[in-house]
Amino acid sequence: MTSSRPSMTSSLASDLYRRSLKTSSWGGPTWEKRVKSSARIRTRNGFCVLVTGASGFVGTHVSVALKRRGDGVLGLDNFNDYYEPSLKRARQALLERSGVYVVEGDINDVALLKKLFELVSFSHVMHLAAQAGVRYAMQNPSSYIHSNIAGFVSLLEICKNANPQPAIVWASSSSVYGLNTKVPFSEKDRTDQPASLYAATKKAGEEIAHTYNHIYGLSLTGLRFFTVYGPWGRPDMAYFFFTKDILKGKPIPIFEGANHGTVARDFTYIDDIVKGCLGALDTAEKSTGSGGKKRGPAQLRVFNLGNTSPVPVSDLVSILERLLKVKAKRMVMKLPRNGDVQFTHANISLAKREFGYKPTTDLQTGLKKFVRWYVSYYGSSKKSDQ
Ligand SMILES: NC(=O)c1ccc[n+]([C@@H]2O[C@H](COP(=O)([O-])OP(=O)(O)OC[C@H]3O[C@@H](n4cnc5c(N)ncnc54)[C@H](O)[C@@H]3O)[C@@H](O)[C@H]2O)c1
Ligand SMILES: O=C(O)[C@H]1O[C@H](OP(=O)(O)OP(=O)(O)OC[C@H]2O[C@@H](n3ccc(=O)[nH]c3=O)[C@H](O)[C@@H]2O)[C@H](O)[C@@H](O)[C@H]1O
Repeated sequence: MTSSRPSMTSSLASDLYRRSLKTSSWGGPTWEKRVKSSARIRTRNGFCVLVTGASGFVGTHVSVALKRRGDGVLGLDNFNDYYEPSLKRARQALLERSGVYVVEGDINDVALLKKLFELVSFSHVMHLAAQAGVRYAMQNPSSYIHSNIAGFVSLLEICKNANPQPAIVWASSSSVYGLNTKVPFSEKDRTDQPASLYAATKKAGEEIAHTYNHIYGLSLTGLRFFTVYGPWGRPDMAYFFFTKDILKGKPIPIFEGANHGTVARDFTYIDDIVKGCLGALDTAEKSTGSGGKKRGPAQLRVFNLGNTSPVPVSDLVSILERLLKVKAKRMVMKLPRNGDVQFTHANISLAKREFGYKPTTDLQTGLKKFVRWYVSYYGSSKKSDQ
C-alpha cells in the first residue's frame, strides 16, 4: 500500500523506496459514491477542492475548515510512514467525522488522478502533499524528488488537461530563503541559496509553477509557510519531540549559531495558517486554459505566511517547561550543517494586502493549545513512538 521510512542512502535503497510506494486498490461503485458524496458542494460559492496531503497536519486542519463552511472537499493521501501512520489514521477518523473522505493513493498515480478528475469537477486544488522536514533529506533524498518534484509535476499535468482547469494553491516553504540574511524575508528577496534538499525541491516547485502558468494558463499560488505548529502536529518537528522528550526526562539538543548566535524561528500557529490558505483560495482567479491549451494570461502568486515574530528556540523550550511543569535537560550544541538555517522572519505585508492575512496567536498561547492536545492524545506518561 504505502511507503516505508527507510533510513538509507544508496541508489538501491532509493529503488526499493520507489517500489514500496505502490498505492492501495481503488475504484468500484462504493468507492466512486464516497468520492462523489464527499466532493458535493453545499454552499453557493461553488468551491469543490481536492486537498492533497489531507491526512497530514496542515491538510487535516484545512480540509475540516473548508468542509465546515460548506465547500466540497475530497482528500488524497498516501499515508506513508515518514512519521507514525497511526497519527495520520487518527486524523483521517477526524476527517471522516467531518464528512471528508480521504482517498488512499499517491500523487504520482496518474490513473488514480485521472479517475478522480473524471468523477469530480474540481474548482480548486489545495496541494499540501509533500515530503516535509529539512533534516531527513540527508537520510532519504529520493523521497523528496518523488513527492515534491515528480509528484507535483504529475498533479500539474492532470490539472492542465482538466476541463475546466482548477486553480491551484500549494505549499512552498520559508526554507526557500535558505542562506539569505536580509530580514524580514520578503517575497522579493533572493531564494537561490537553499540550505537543504527539501528547500531546493520547494524552490524547484516554484519554478515549475511558473512554467505551467506560462505555457498552460494554470492559476497558481504558492504559500511559503513558516514553521507551523499546533494540535495534531508533526512528530518530526522540534516543538513536538521536545515535548515528548521533556516529559520522558530525555536530554534535548538545542542548536545555537556560531559565537553563541541565536537560532530562532517565526513559529506560526496552525489556525493562522488555515486562514491564510482559505484567503489564498478565495482570491485565486480561475485558470485560463482548458484541455491543455492556454487561452489567456493567468494568475501566478507567491506569499509568505508567517507570524512576523521570531522566537529563539531556547525560549520555545522555556515555554514548554512552564506548560509541562517539567525542567528540560538542555544539551546546547553548535548548529550542525544538516539543512537547518539559523533564523527565519516573515514579512507578511503582501498576504495582508491581498487577502487580509493577520496572524493572531502568539507562541505561548499556541503552545498551550498544543500541549493540551498532546496530553489528551498521548497522555502525560504514554509518549509518541516517533
Ligand atoms: N508544517 C510546517 O512547518 C511546514 C512549513 C513549510 C511548508 N510546509 C509544507 O506544507 C505542506 C503540509 O505540511 P505538513 O506539516 O502538514 O506535513 P505532513 O507530512 O503532516 O503532511 C503531508 C502529507 O502528505 C502525504 N504525502 C506525502 N507524499 C505524498 C505523495 N507522494 N502522495 C500522496 N500523499 C503524500 C503524507 O502522507 C502526509 O500526510 C507540505 O507541503 C510541507 O512541505 C510545512
Ligand atoms: O518553515 C519551513 O519551511 C520549515 O518548517 C519546519 O522546519 P524547521 O523550521 O526547521 O522546524 P523544526 O524542524 O521543528 O525546527 C525548529 C527549530 O528547532 C531547532 N532544532 C531542531 C531540532 C533539534 O534537535 N534541535 C533544535 O534546536 C531547529 O534548528 C529550528 O531552529 C518544517 O519541519 C519544514 O518542513 C519546513 O517546511
